[in-house]
Amino acid sequence: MWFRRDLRVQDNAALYHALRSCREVVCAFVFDRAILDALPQRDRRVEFIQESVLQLQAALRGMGGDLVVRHAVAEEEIAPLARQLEVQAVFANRDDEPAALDRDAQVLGALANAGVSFQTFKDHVVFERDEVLTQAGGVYSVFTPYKRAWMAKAEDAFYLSPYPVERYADALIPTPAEHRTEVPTLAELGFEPTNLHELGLGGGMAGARQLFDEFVGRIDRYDSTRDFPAVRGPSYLGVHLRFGTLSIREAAATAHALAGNGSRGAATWLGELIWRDFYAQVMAHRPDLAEGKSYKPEYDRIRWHHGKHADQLFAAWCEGRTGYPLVDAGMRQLVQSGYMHNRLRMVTASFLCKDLGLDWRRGEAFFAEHLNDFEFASNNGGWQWASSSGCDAQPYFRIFNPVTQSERFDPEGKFIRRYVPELARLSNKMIHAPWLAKPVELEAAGLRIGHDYPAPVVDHGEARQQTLERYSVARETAERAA
Ligand SMILES: Cc1cc2nc3c(=O)[nH]c(=O)nc-3n(C[C@H](O)[C@H](O)[C@H](O)COP(=O)(O)OP(=O)(O)OC[C@H]3O[C@@H](n4cnc5c(N)ncnc54)[C@H](O)[C@@H]3O)c2cc1C
Repeated sequence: MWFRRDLRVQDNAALYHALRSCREVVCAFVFDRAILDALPQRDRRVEFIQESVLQLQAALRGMGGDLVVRHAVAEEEIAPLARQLEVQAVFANRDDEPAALDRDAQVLGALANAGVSFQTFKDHVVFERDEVLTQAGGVYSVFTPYKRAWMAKAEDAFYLSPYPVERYADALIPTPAEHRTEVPTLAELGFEPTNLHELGLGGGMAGARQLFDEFVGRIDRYDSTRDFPAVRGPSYLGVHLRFGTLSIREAAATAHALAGNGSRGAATWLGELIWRDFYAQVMAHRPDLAEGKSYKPEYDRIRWHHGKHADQLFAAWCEGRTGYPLVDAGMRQLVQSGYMHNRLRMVTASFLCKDLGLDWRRGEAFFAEHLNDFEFASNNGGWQWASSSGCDAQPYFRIFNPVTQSERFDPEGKFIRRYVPELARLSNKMIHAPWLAKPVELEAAGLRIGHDYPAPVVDHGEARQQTLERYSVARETAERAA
């Protein structure tokens, strides 16, 4: 059993199938150099994974098994390891991200040459690939009918039922002595500790359980609280779903049952989990998205800002110094914690492409580098939604106003004060647009615009006009070409 983005024993599809169909099962995990070597020395995700793998190994040992842990290029490691362990088959859960599919194709070939079969299973989503199609057999590109079809299919209790791994745990065997390994420390992996623990983000199955139980206690309020970044409304479970320390089936089954009992919060949360499946199936059918293509090709004609000034605007966005407090607070939250509230992901993404006129792919890459819960499909889907180039995206003429978003979703400026402390003494009214404050108010707040906090890098009204023109030109050119 080769663990990848499924770092748990409970309700693990591939582990269940391995245990059920094989007399003896050895487990393995590879810290993949092909991924890790490109990362900066401090990366919260690596620390999260290391902690999760430690827990996984302890759990498997507690069940009579073990976990062989290697630090190598997975593509080169799995087939030789399979040969050394003299196994007949390798079991793993599917990973449909394009880079992972390439890796698995290589592994499949190498295993086949060694006479070993490679068996993969769905585990990361509730419904994958072609499981939810339109009546005509097409791929859904609009969320609402997709969700309806998803819900109808989920009526079959099988899809949300857990895999009873424990029932077959007898097949787990300890690693043969010559292959027994301990989990490398962060330092041995070439990484340094981050602020993961200060943030209170516990890794592994234990971290997932604690967070999930805490969230279920407040899930009924999810629909009314989820949009306010200063409120503990969302689940913060994205990172656990990303690395499989929480089962998506368990999350969806819990929400499905509570929604069935009338919880509006649970119904809304289930809808978000369905968005995750939706984007995953979009990605599975459009691998070209991973090459940077727009979902709607006409949007690839947009002429984004380039050059020195554009680079300066991009740096201001990344560093949270655009002069728009809610945007800056969101960007600082991302860099300081690896998390960004969903509302702010939408606001900051919209600001990048529709206020700064910068290519959404720059923002997508920045998020990919910093988000603990980075998922290619959801990140790409979110960015293409914001830039209007995606499926079921925000219409191009809908442009978030960063000030009114701030007034609406952080009315008392609580979230802004947490991440942009230089504005803390401004009144609740002025904190959303400090450049409009009277000199006397600024003085009372101890604030000099352009000195303690930047003036807005762009004027929203002007930027809005330019964006409408930029998008119309691209659309017209595409229409003429058609
Ligand atoms: C520009 C942009 C980029 C994004 N990048 C990512 C990403 O890399 N990884 C990621 O998991 N989500 C991404 N999202 C979606 C969403 O913002 C996050 O899933 C959510 O904020 C994670 O926090 P949470 O776990 O507290 O979410 P909750 O609100 O508690 O939602 C529960 C779970 O549902 C799923 N989910 C929620 N909203 C969405 C959505 N719109 N699309 C897909 N899945 C969703 C996630 O798995 C999330 O953990 C992005 C959204 C935007 C607008």
